[in-house]
Amino acid sequence: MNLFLHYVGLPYLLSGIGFTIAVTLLGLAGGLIVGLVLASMQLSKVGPLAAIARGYTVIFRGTPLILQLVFAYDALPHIGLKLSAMGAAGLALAANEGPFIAEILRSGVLGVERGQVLAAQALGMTPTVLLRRVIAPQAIRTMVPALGNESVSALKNSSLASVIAVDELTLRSTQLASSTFDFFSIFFASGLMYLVLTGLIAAIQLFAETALDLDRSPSGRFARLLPWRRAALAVEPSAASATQSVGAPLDAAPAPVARKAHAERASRYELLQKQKAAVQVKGLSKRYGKQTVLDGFDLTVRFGEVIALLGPSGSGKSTLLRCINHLEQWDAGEIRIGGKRIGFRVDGQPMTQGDLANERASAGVGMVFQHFNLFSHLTACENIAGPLRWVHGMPPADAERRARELLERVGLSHRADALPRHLSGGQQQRVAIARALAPNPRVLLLDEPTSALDPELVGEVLDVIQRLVDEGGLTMIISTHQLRFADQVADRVVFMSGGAVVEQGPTHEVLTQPRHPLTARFLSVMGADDRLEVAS
Ligand SMILES: Nc1ncnc2c1ncn2[C@@H]1O[C@H](COP(=O)(O)OP(=O)(O)OP(=O)(O)O)[C@@H](O)[C@H]1O
Repeated sequence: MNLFLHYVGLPYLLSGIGFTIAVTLLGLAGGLIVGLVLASMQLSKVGPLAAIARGYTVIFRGTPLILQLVFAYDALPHIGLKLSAMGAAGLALAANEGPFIAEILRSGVLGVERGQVLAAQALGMTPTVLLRRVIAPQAIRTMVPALGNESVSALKNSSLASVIAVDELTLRSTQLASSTFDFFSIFFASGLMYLVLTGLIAAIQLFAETALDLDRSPSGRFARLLPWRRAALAVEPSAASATQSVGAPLDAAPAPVARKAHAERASRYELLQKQKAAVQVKGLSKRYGKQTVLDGFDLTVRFGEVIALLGPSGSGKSTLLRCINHLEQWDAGEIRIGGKRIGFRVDGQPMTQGDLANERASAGVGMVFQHFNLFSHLTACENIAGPLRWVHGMPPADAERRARELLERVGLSHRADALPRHLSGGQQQRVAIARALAPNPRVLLLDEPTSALDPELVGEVLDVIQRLVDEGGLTMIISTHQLRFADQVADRVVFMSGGAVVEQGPTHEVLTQPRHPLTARFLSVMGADDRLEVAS
């Protein structure tokens, strides 16, 4: 025991720890750089880059570290690269750690829901903003345990540097043991030192996990250093609501909106047809592999018009809406928003992703998704205020005021600081609607906004949409299976089948007296007769 305590405090061994830490840090820092490069190459859509990264991964993950160390120390001098033992150890460890860290980074990035990426793009985020504000914060949180694990593994692997004479803890223990023959006490002491070091890594990991835990209060100095954390809110809710007149909360008093008389709606329909075109889709064709999803699709939507897009599952409704917002490339045809061809430069060439994002932000098209696609690391308020700041450059206090104003409009001011996972589906969709409305879009695309909801939650979302329709002024294209709702809110029904418009016309007329057999069959399957008041 005395000998063990003697070795634990022996400066010769203790200073070996310094070399162990130095090799580990070199390996991890270098590995992080190599990993970032490899992960970016694999995530890029450039085939040769991904193939090179995969080749590197196969080689460096598939050969023992000890061989890589010997190679770095003994073989590189033959090509004129002479490194110190420490340099060679750091290089070999970095080269070896790189592929493992790349896989951790890749799994973190790929783990972020695709829907959130789509929502961020629809909000006009550039790839850089998307990476910094949506992907990185969520990926980093999920990567911490795996990175902690990798750090422990790198620390233990650093002991192999002893084979190229790096004066680290294992080499010193071996040297000491071969001169004293007191193997047990020395290796027990050095084992304890490794345990303390790995324990330290575990403590750092625990601290990072706690600091990034979204369910904890965002207060504290460390939290403030993280730009992606839920920010402590700058303006008190009462102050915000006191300074703004926001109209009646939507679900505080869900007054039923009276259905307009059919005659009145018919004259509104006529009037709308004289308005300028808000959205023009001409000859749009879109294929996924061999499947043609949109087949020469034509549609003109007038300013202020509300369109209900109906059609059987798989008829291409969601694809059409994604194309209108240029979230999807198409094969032929043209889409214009407010007369402007979005996504193409003046010379007709497609824009870069960054330019396209900026154009999306300025085109005034908002989008609401079937699965809400809220950013899961941000509160309801931040989901709305964040994009206003990052995309539209709105000052934080104004963005937050606007977010709270919109949350009040959708009846959710009391849930402003809740994370999406603490909200019901209906509440999440109402936040998503508020988020889409925040930059004051002229056109709002709603992709089956209620189909992912439990039946008892559908009403609250439809109420919000109906209120928006009643307020007027917004051009809306709503893909929906809710026939009664479509009948109440839409000026025109567009019935799609096989990627083309089969029938369109004034809503009540199409829903109650369909002319095309496909429309009639669809309406019959959907139980339209039971749900709608038959035209007199
Ligand atoms: N990313 C994709 N890759 C391959 N096929 C796709 C993709 N997205 C959609 N599709 C296919 O395109 C067709 C149309 O899909 P879309 O989601 O647009 O239809 P939809 O009318 O909105 O259906 P639903 O009412 O069920 O949502 C479907 O057959 C679907 O499988």
